[in-house]
Amino acid sequence: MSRFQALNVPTGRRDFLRQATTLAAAAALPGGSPLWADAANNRLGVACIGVGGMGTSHLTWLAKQPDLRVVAIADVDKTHRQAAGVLAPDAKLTGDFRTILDRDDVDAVFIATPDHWHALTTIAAARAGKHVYCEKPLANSIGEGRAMADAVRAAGVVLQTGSHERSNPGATVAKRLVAEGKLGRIHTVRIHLPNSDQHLQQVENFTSPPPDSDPPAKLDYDFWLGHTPVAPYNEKRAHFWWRFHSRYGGGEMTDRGAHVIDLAQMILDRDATGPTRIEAVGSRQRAGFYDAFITFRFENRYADGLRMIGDNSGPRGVTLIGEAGELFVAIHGCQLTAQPASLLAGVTLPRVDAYEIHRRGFLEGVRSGAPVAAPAEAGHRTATVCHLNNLAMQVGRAFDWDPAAEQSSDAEVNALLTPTMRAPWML
Ligand SMILES: NC(=O)C1=CN([C@@H]2O[C@H](COP(=O)(O)OP(=O)(O)OC[C@H]3O[C@@H](n4cnc5c(N)ncnc54)[C@H](OP(=O)(O)O)[C@@H]3O)[C@@H](O)[C@H]2O)C=CC1
Ligand SMILES: O=C1CO[C@H](CO)[C@@H](O)[C@@H]1O
Repeated sequence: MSRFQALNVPTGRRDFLRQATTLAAAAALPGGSPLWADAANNRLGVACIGVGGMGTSHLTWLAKQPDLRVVAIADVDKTHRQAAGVLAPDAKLTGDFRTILDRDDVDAVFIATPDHWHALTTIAAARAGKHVYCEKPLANSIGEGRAMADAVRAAGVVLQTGSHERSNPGATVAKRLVAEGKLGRIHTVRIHLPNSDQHLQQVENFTSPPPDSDPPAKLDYDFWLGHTPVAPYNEKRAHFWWRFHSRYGGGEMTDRGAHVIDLAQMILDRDATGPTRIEAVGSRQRAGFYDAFITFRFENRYADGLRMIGDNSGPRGVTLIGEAGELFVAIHGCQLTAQPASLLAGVTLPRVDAYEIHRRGFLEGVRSGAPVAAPAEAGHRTATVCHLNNLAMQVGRAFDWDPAAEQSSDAEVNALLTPTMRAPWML
């Protein structure tokens, strides 16, 4: 069976699953009876797709939760699959995520593949009626993000983007202070994405890549490449380092931009929209092996005049600058600093595990239909800002952007919004 065929769940089953999903949300209301697979034991059936670094973190947590069962795990890398199987011994292990989506005991999937796989896995899962927790950045391109948000809406499933910083109390407090007008009118937001971390320094100062080689026998490398062009295997192209190759990720702009820009979008109520003017300049790594932008400076303007200015200065986080004060929200953890400090009088932030709150928020959304912190549209809009800045650097000029039509004034940019996919994969 071709991969394309397998991605299309027959319409009849899709309709049934969509109805079932909608009913599940309704039936989970007080007095109703839920419709998830293991309803008798009140346990959700969960599957993990991609169990490398972040996927293992999700799985470790999921495997300890009494109200769910990890029933399946998909990873193209047998080494990772096997290690994951130790954490969830009852889970069925597979190299092909599509076989998970056929299973009736899977209610929800946690996707933590490299970014170039987020769209195809999410869309296939949504069409199969599965709820989706998908890691940030939601999509690896603007076109993929739009297709994901549309597929999730059409299927009536819940999607939580893995922008867990939103689930920190500091983010909620920042949003409240802004909404109450404590900072006055916010005219500027500064995005700080320093490149001082060890892995970023390694990328920046890389001189000679290891030679290409045959892929390890335990890795289905063609599946790993998925819809992207055929490229020789190199250990610094896959396994974590993919985020600095533009076919698979977007560099720090999308990697941690998807946290910091996300906080700005959330706090300033931009979850359904984006900037209208994009300017960005940057430089790539000297040796040329990694093609993501390493240093950058950008300025985005929103329709109401708000300026979002970003660069590699630290510490990592977002500064909201208003006529009556400034508020800095640091990631990771959303600690707050204000000028004047009195803006934070009476504010105490509890220590929390934001990952846990974010995952729980998703599971609650599945069970009760309650809104999640980072729904598909919000995840897509944040990723869009990141991608627009990368695109401005790529084409080497500023352009206008229409956030409603999701089109640019620049024809070259429009041509780059969605990647051409290698057959048989397609959106
Ligand atoms: N919210 C957060 O704080 C964090 C989020 N992330 C996000 O999580 C995602 C994963 O990142 P990270 O864990 O660092 O990456 P890794 O490369 O460590 O893990 C990705 C895993 O997915 C596997 N994989 C690749 N393609 C497929 C496929 N089609 N189906 C199933 N498995 C596949 C990889 O195999 P192989 O190992 O052979 O490449 C690997 O096991 C990214 O989107 C990243 O942005 C990451 C870190 C923290
Ligand atoms: O927050 C995070 C920690 O660092 C990782 C590697 O850059 C990111 O992918 C992740 O989002």
